Amino acid sequence: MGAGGSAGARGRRAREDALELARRSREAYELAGRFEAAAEAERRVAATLLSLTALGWRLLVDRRWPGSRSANVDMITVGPGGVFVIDVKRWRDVPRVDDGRLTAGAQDRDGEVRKLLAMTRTAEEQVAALGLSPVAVRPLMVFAGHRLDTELGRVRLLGDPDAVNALVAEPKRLTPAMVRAVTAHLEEAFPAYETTVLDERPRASTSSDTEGEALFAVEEVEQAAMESLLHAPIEQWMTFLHADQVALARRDWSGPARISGPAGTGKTVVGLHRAAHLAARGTGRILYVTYVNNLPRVQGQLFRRMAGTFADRVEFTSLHAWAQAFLADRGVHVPLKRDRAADAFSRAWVSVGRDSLLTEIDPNPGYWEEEIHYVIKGRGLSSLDEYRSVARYGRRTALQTAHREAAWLLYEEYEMLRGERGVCDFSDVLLAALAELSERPADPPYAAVIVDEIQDLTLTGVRLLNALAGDGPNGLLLIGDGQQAVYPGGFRLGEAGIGIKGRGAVLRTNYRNAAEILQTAMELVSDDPFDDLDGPSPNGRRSVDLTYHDGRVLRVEAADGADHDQRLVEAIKELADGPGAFADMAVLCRSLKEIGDYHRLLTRAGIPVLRLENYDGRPVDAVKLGTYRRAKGLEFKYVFLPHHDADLPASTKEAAADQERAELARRQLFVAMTRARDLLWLGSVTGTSGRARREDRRSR
Ligand SMILES: Nc1ncnc2c1ncn2[C@@H]1O[C@H](COP(=O)(O)OP(=O)(O)OP(=O)(O)O)[C@@H](O)[C@H]1O
Repeated sequence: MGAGGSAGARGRRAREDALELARRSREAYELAGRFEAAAEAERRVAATLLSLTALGWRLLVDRRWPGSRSANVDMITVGPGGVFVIDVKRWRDVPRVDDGRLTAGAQDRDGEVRKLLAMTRTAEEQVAALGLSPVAVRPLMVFAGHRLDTELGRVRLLGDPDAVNALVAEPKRLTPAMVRAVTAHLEEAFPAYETTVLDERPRASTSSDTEGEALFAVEEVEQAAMESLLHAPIEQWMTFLHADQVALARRDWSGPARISGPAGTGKTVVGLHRAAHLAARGTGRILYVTYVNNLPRVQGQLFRRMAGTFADRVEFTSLHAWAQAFLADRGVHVPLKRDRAADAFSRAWVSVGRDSLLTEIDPNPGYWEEEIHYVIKGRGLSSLDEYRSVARYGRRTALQTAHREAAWLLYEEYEMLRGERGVCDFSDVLLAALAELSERPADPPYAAVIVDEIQDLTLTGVRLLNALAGDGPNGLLLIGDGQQAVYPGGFRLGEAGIGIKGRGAVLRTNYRNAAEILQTAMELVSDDPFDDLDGPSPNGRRSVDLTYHDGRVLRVEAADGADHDQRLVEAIKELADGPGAFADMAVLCRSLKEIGDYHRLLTRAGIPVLRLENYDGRPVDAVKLGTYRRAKGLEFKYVFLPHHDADLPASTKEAAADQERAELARRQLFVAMTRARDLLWLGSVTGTSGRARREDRRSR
């Protein structure tokens, strides 16, 4: 249930708010009259905004603009909906927004927009020290005597009768304590003029020339109050960040930059705020890219709630979806057919792989398919000579020259069979997009490219994004964590021609996981080395600060599969203690086959299920179900991992390829575990059937 309770209660509350505002508006009008030199227009606007004090808003009037000798800021209002820097306009001509320009009576008024934006930036800088993100600070022009509600970039343009409705309708961002703290800070930063005395204590109302004339329509305000109550509450991180996070989101970088840090340390949060900051500063488009397909939908949804004003300026997409759309736009036909490409690989394996020396290293064709996609094509290698000497970052199994030659033969066979079928794989899409982009740059270019989960990209993918963003100031931001790599790629940024010297930042405070959950997850990978774009890390032990909150790890050791599944269903039902309770749960599995099994199991048990591929971040009262890989970047209050240990090897004395596979399996499990905020349910089968199942898996 959203803020505000039932529909009836919300309606009552909206009505009460509207009536209280109307009552206050009379007093406010009197009060605003004492504002020196108050022209009627300013008085009405001040009165309108002052009445909002009834709903927890504060108003600063006629303040000095720090850094300027004589300029003033008409008003700043701070309330549950955020901070608004206000310029009041008394224009006879009707203000118009046409083609991104503000005009009145055929006169260009863009200079005034620029000035208001500059004042807003000053306010942003001031409150950044408190951790308030720029997304909560907005420029607002109020036009006395006109009716208007529109936007010009990030500037909101409102007629004075529309101002109250618009502010009341804003989703709730700041608590009363935050409103007090931010107001106190701004009062100091934007000092009052000596001559301005505005006592905010309401006085008993006296007769006035506006007797009987309402400053706004009660019904409209009631409607606006209702709108605000219907918005999903704005989460704290969408408005307030740690001061280090705000600094990163606002930093000026002279070239490509990188943000890293262990799981749950707010990397994506900074990336989203950075996108909003860049959108506020410029007019160009911003591309926010990840590797996983459904994550862009979730991130786009979060961004719309956080900084809706810029939603149409930031494109959220997966790398492959972007590359396919780009090629289609350029008229380049790349027939992506995964199944037919996979079939070509199977045949290539049968003809030149399965009886070759590759099986000495790993008899599993999957290993070699990955070698082709992540190493050979993933790095855009074009000759055996290159492949002979290339460093295979991210792959721990050493290959002798003879093995490399055999792998290259397999690659050539695969390419021939794929070509015969006239189909392409994912790597071809990226290679074609890179070639196309090298011929002709993107038009219009992106002002900035932000890449999340960079550790999962191949070198070709990163080269593509670098070509798209260029190496100009604030152009390319790479966000990621090598410890969470769930694909066997690997590269150094230098290989992609990207230099980030002096432009790297590491986040260290985990905001997501309860301590016990994070500890359990960290223990799993603490001995595993990992590769982190600018160099290897000898083990997985990392220093992380915790923001302690309650939570637990629940280990369930079942006698057999049926017992295990029954206990899973019971645990889910036990936690589902009210409407909407399923929305915060996720069951994450190791394979698509397991997903099918658990979909059936949960549905039969009467538990609503939503597959992660259909999830866009909006609350749905259903348990989310997906693979570990699909859960990347997401988080849930309760996470259930059935048969979580079935892929983990019992012994550490394994061949190199097995060790590599085991490390990857641990990293994937680590990612799944760190999706849990409050409860991590770890299911395993310890009876003979469980062991048999594990052994069976290992022998495959
Ligand atoms: N300043 C903050 N205050 C409160 N909560 C925060 C803050 N920053 C981040 N969070 C919370 O931490 C969670 C994790 O953040 P985020 O998803 O950005 O981390 P991440 O480093 O990208 O994680 P991962 O690498 O595991 O995907 C967010 O969903 C948010 O709830």
